Parts: sequence; structure tokens; C-alpha cells
Amino acid sequence: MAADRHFLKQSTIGASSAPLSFLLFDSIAAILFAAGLAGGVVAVPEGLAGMAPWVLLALLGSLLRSVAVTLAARSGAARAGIAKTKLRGRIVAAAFRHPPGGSSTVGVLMNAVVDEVEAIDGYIARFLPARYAAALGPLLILAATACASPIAAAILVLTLVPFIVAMALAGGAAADESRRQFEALPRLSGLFADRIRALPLLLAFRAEASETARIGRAADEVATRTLKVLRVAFLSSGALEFFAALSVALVAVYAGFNLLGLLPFPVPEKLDLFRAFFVLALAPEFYAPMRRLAAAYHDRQAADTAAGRLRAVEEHVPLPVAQKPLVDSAAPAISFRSVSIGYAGGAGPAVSDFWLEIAAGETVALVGPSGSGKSSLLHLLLGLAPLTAGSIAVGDTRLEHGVSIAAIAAWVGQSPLILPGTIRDNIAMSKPDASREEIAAAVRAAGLGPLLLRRRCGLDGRLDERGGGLSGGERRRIALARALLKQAPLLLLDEPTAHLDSAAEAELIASIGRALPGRTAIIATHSEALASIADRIVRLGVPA
Ligand SMILES: Nc1ncnc2c1ncn2[C@@H]1O[C@H](COP(=O)(O)OP(=O)(O)OP(=O)(O)O)[C@@H](O)[C@H]1O
Repeated sequence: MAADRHFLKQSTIGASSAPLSFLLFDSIAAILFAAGLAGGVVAVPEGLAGMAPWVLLALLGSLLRSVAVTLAARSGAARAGIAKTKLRGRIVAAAFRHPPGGSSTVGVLMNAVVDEVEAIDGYIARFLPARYAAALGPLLILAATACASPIAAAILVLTLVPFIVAMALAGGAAADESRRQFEALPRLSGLFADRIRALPLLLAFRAEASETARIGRAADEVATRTLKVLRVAFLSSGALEFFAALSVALVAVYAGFNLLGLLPFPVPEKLDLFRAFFVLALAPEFYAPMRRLAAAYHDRQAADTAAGRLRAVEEHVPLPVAQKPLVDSAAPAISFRSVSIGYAGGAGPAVSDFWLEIAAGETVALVGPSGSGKSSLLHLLLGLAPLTAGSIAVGDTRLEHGVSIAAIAAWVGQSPLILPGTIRDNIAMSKPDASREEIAAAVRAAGLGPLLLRRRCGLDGRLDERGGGLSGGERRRIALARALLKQAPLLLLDEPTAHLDSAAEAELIASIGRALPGRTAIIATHSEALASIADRIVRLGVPA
């Protein structure tokens, strides 16, 4: 809990000072308004001319109040916007560092980035300014009241005690219920997002009914918890309103009886009409900042719960290291020396004591049974797999922590990534500023021509996020075109011809063969046909 608060504080640094002063103006303006109102009532016998300055003072007070509240809302929203943008940047960066296959699903991460960051909006825009105003505003009102009537001020202080007790009790009860509700909400959104992503699978396995029931149960849980929160919130606001109304009533009775001299006990002060009206007009203002705080309390609970979950997204992922990019346009030599790769949670090393010297411009095919570590070796070069022993050098540079070969490498992974957008967007991902000619050359080199001819919109044909409407071979060609467009001197291909029939495989192998000259390439494959275009075949075995 303390760590969550610290996280929240860190995320909202500097976000509260200006709204604080704006909301304090509201209390100051309320004093002016009360003085104007009391003066105006007293001046009624003097007619309009006598009342005018007091009426003007009251108008000025109300004007200042609306300006103060508007400025507080605007500046709170602006500060919340800045804090959310910063926090969202941090959480997105942390989400990208989450290892694939980790405990956080895409739905949970999406929910954290979108909804949970949003939960700190109310905390910064409303709760923080209300908290500071609630600490200082009532003191200002109390001081002004005490100047006019110390006994009225004492009545306000006395009613404050049960008010604070009621607030603390209601706050505690509401906090637990709110926390439960805020925990159920992201669970529902995460579940929903993950099921939407897996929709084709659910339809294929006819699991719609069971998954709909599961989402229904999660939605019911949120609804039940929300009702509990509302019940506590209504009860607590009822209690707050009762004590606020009681204090106003007591001050009104006291001021009225004092004014008329009807009090059944002696008091050390005698109020005049101005002072009686003044304290009466100020009494509701004493509670106004605290009622504002009570209304914003829900925002604090939302932010507290969100902070815990956001902290969990940021924790347990490696800290970002400043990456020193390798920049070199010549095909590099690569050497693996006694390399071992061990995944956290893996039974043993995925690769152990692996030695390989690859000459500049050479193409090496890594061949071996499933699980022998071919993909892991490519991932190691890309910084996606952990080096547990040994060393790797690319050209003259040792690939240590913080050195990235991203700038000189083009990679085609085992499951080519397709993003929603056009075929052109998907290819140009590796070089966003590529010219039409460069894209056309990459398309030709990857043998994508026949696909584009079949599509009415050619390169502008739209793809959904699952690459719907594309065959496995077409997806691999798009990924290859993307890799070739980059014109990187190092090509890393992970089973680029998997799942293709022999004709499609032969075409793709020819395309790859055309791209190899002038580059160093490592191709992980099960295909002897693809391996045969390499300069050298390295066979791996499954580690014991
Ligand atoms: N992220 C990971 N976490 C834990 N273990 C992993 C991870 N990635 C791979 N492994 C394990 O490392 C070993 C090597 O996997 P890798 O994918 O490198 O093999 P491969 O030779 O490319 O297999 P395939 O030919 O089936 O693609 C396997 O036992 C695999 O389960």
C-alpha cells in the first residue's frame, strides 16, 4: 500500500499546487459574498443607493467564485493530462519490455495503458486540489466567522467532530468496497479484450457459449460490487449532508435567538443584524471544501487501486538500458564463443557451449530438430533471449548488455507480424520513409507481384490484425519484403518457408537467394532445400 502511494506520488509530482490556490480563492470569495449579502440586508432601509456597494461586493464575490472553480477545473485537467501522458509513456515502455509468454496478457496490459492510467485523472484534477482546499479553506471560513461571532465559530467546530468521525467511517467502508470494484473492472476488460483477440479460435472450437457465460459472470461481479460501492456512497453522503445541515441549522438558531435576545442562557456576545447574517451566510461554506473532498474521495480510491496494478506492470521487467546502436553498412562477421542461453523457468539451457564463426558476407543455415535452439540463437542476436555464458561479437563489437544490432539487422520471425493497415504500411514498417520505388523493389525481390495483381487495391489493400485474407506464404513474403526493404547488411530468417508447399517454397527460396549477395545471413530452417542455398550448414542437436 505504501509502495502504491509512493508510485502515485511519483506519478503526480508537481500536479497539485496551482489548483490548490485557485480553490482557496473560492473560500476567500465566499467570505466576500457573505459580507456583501449581510451588508446589503442591513442597508435595505437606506434604499438602493445604500445597498449598491454591498450588492456589488456580493456580485464580485460570486464572480470570483465561478472564476476560481473554473480555473481550478481547467488547470487540474491540464495537469492531469500532462501526468497521464508521462505515466502512459512509462507504462507503454514497460509493457513492451514484458517478456512474451509472461503472466500479463495483452488484455491486461492494454487495460493498464488505457483505463488504469486514466484512473489517476480524477485524483490529480479533483482529489488533490480538493484535499488541500479542505485543509485550509475551512480554517479561513472559521477565522472570518470567529471575527464576527466566536460562539458561532465554536458551534461550527463542535459539529465538525461528528462530521469527521462520519467521514472516516464512511471512507474506510467505501475504500474496501471500491478496491474490490476496481479490481473486478480491469479483470472484466482484460478478459473481454483477450477473448475478442481469440475470437476465430473460440468460433472454431464452438466455445462461444462458455466464454460468453464467463464474461457474463465477470460482468455480474462488477455490477454487484458497483452496487455495494453505491450503497456505501449513498449512506456516507447522507451522513455528511446531515451534519452539514445540522451545523447550519444550529448557527441559524443561535444567530436568530441572539439577535432577538431570546437565548435561554447568557452569552458573552450580542450580535447585530450584519454579524448575524454574515455568520449565517458563511456556515454552509465551512463544510463546502470538505463536501468537495468527500465527492472526490472515489477518485483517490480509483487511483490507489490503479497505482497498485500499474506498479505491477512496471515491476519485474528489466530496466530500460540506453542502447548503443551498431551502425555499419558493411556485412559483418559474427562469432559465437561458448554461448549458452538459459530461459528463466526453463528446465535446462536451451543452447549450451555453442561455437560458430561466420565470415562477413557468408550465409549460414542452422538446421536441427525442434527445440534445438535455432530461434533462440537468432533471438539472442536481437536481444530477445538471455545470454547466460560465453560471448558474441558482431564485426569488432562484442554484443554486451546495451548494444543493439537493430540498426544493421533485418529479421523475419517465425510468425510474421501483420498490423492492421495496408500492405504498403506493413512492408514500410521497417523503413517508414521508404520511397515508392524502394517499396516496389522490395515487393519484386520478395516475389509479392502475383499477390498484388490478384488484389484490386494492390499495395493499398487493407489487412486486419490477423492478416486475414492472406495465405501463410503471402504473409511470409510480406515479412520478407519488409526485411529486404531495410537493406540491412545482416539478414536473420527464422523458418521463412515453414508450412509452404514445394512450389511456393521453391519460389520463396529463389527470392531469398536473390537477396543474399552482399549480406551476412543466418537462416534457421527445417528445410533441406532452403539450407542448400547457404554457404554452410550448421547442425544443432537438442541439449541433453
Ligand atoms: N521464452 C522462452 N521461455 C522459456 N523457454 C523457451 C523460450 N523460448 C524458447 N524456449 C525453449 O528453448 C528451447 C529452444 O527453443 P527454440 O525455439 O530456440 O528451438 P527451435 O530449434 O527454434 O525450435 P523450432 O524448430 O520448433 O522452432 C525449447 O526447449 C523451448 O521450449
